[in-house]
Amino acid sequence: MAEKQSNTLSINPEEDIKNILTKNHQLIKYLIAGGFGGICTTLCGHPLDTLKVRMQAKPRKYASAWNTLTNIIHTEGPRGLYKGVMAPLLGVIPMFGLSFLSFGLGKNFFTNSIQKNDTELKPYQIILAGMFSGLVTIPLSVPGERIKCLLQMQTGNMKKYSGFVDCAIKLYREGGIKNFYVGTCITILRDVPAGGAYFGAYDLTMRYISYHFAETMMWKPIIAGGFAGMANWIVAMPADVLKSRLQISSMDKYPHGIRSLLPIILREEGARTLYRGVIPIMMRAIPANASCFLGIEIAMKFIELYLPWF
Ligand SMILES: CC(=O)O[C@H](CC(=O)[O-])C[N+](C)(C)C
Repeated sequence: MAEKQSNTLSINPEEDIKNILTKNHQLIKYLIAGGFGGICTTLCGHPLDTLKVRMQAKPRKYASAWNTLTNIIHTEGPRGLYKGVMAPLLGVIPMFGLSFLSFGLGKNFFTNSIQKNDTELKPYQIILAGMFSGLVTIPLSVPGERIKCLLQMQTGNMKKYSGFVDCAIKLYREGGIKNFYVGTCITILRDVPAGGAYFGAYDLTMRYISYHFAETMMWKPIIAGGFAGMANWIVAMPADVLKSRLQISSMDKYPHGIRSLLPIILREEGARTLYRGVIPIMMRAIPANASCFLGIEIAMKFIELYLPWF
């Protein structure tokens, strides 16, 4: 993540070509390592994501994180916690790959020609690059989240969807492509600021740890990844609650999206609902993103050692 990259424009064309190739190789590394980081995130974080979605969507039935966990294990067995995991697992590779790739692109975009490497970037440039990444991933994240939320909410024997593909087919039959994009605005409101917080928190924590401790510490990405996850969700939570409610509903339930849903939530449940599920979210976000960034740093090192042509 904190690799050196050259952004200077030289008067030597050969050096310019070398710089462009270095940057492109760096982006490919981000793509591959980001995909691997996404797999680590999902395997580590999905059970707690299931708790979160249930608590957000059915607050009366699932009153606390512990109550939700024991309820799922008693009625559905431990596998219930991995319900809907295929959708995020299939989606997470391109999704996180694209997220980290577009973060790399955003850094190039928001960097001026004098800055030569990541450590010279100002925090606001990292935050802008993170926000850019949050926007670029929207076309992939909205349908993935829609399917994931619908599958996670299925309980009992009468299941409408047998799995990821079945859910996608039924959504398409019921409402066409538009049906996959229920909750697009609220996902933008969630992911753009959250992307800035996520990458900003990672970078600042890494800088702080690198400044105060030895350079080679393996636990650096674990700590910084945990902080990134927390920052992401502190910013994302209110929008995430609205997103979950919209995405488990049929297309016509909230015809004006957030504008239809938000007043109902505030009137019937109060503003506190917008931070419902914060405990399982944080319990998931810290280990999931710690493992994500550890996976990314390992993948980066692996690529450098064994695939040197990248
Ligand atoms: C919504 C989401 O997937 O957030 C990611 C962190 C997490 O806890 O899964 C961050 N990011 C989308 C930037 C990879």
